[in-house]
Amino acid sequence: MDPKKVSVLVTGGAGYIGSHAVVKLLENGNMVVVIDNLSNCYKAEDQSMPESLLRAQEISGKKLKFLSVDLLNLTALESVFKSYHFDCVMHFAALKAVGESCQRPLQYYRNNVVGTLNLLDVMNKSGCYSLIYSSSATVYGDPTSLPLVEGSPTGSVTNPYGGTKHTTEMIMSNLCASDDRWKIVSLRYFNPVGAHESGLMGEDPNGIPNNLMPYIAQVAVGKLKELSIYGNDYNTRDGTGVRDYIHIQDLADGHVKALGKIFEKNFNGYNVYNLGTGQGHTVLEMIKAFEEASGKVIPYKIVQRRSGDVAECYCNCKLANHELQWKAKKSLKDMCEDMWRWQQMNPNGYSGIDNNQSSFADKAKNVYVKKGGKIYSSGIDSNNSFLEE
Ligand SMILES: NC(=O)c1ccc[n+]([C@@H]2O[C@H](COP(=O)([O-])OP(=O)(O)OC[C@H]3O[C@@H](n4cnc5c(N)ncnc54)[C@H](O)[C@@H]3O)[C@@H](O)[C@H]2O)c1
Ligand SMILES: CC(=O)N[C@H]1[C@@H](OP(=O)(O)OP(=O)(O)OC[C@H]2O[C@@H](n3ccc(=O)[nH]c3=O)[C@H](O)[C@@H]2O)O[C@H](CO)[C@H](O)[C@@H]1O
Repeated sequence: MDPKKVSVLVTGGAGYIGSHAVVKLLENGNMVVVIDNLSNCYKAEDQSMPESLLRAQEISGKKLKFLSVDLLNLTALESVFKSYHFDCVMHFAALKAVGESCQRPLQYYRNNVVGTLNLLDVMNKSGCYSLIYSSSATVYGDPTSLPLVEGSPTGSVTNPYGGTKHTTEMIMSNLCASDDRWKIVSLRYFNPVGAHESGLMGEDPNGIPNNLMPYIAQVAVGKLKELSIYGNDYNTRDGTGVRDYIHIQDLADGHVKALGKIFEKNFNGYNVYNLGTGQGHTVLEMIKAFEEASGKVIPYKIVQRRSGDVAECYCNCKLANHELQWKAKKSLKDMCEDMWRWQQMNPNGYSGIDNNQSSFADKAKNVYVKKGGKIYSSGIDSNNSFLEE
């Protein structure tokens, strides 16, 4: 089957990673249906779909179908599969905040594990056996050796969120072993950052960000006062935590490559790939890179280690390089510049358009569309004015 012709159900497609993958799928020519329960994305009351997806349509010039469905609602999920035929599912929907998962483990296991079980059940009943899954470097727990390869030990996770990702991986692996019609790719993402280069799409965390890069971006734009660095006494080159940051656009490309792989004739069973750059960067290095990209100073203070954090985490992604013909192409500079463009144009995320606080986003939209999808200069100048040629 031609991977460009397959119809794809995208769960959680209104979120950060899913929405960027949706753009790539639409650009690839795929028919896309998105389901999302709107628990972590913005939708204006008078709009037919979340703002991220409206922008995905504008960027790609293609249409998608959106349905407000919760994976925990089995009846609603069944009716989606009765209404549409899917060749493949990309499963992004999950709760993902590590700290919150320690406070609400049952909610995390129910949403991420029961939600996935429901999805697999309904797929089974409707005869759709191909799935691309959003897994995480978190399944490796505290690494015993680096870089992490797909065969490195998993399961000694450091938090319940990691437990949900490891459990769902096990379920999928067991399922593939039980029935050879199933074809599943688990993509273990390292640390996705950055934004679509148009400045129209990016990460829009609810409330105060948990993750490093959105936090830094909000300090740079003046929404937050200073960054707290969680520990500078790790056994790393400058004492701060090391992670493998990967540009969201490279990550989204990895999904299109995985789709191609899953529809190869000889593909079968459960397959896992690390998606990262293979390079680790410390927190202090990330601050410096963002300062260079934005021209802003990021004030910070050192505080205690965050519980559940590991010192270092980066991967060997040669398996994805060889088997998916995929390689991360974008640099740390690209990650920071794209993220800064998104943050400046959308200081209040996707909801800014509601209260007129983000006229940049509307302008950017017009320019981007008018220019046929070409990136428009660097977006914003030092006076916070939109750059027009
Ligand atoms: N962002 C990261 O750092 C990271 C790293 C590794 C893996 N992942 C995984 O990638 C996936 C996507 O992450 P993201 O960063 O885009 O998160 P996100 O919160 O931006 O997107 C997830 C989307 O799923 C939806 N959702 C959640 N539970 C749902 C349910 N029960 N039914 C329907 N929709 C539901 C949310 O409303 C949201 O729009 C998740 O599975 C996450 O665990 C993320
Ligand atoms: C190793 C690991 O499990 N990684 C997972 C974890 O990301 P991480 O916990 O690795 O991502 P993060 O962005 O929260 O933290 C990155 C680095 O920045 C540090 N930091 C972060 C925020 C801050 O305000 N100050 C600060 O110093 C943190 O201690 C770490 O060293 O969760 C993500 C989802 O959310 C993904 O699932 C990742 O795969």
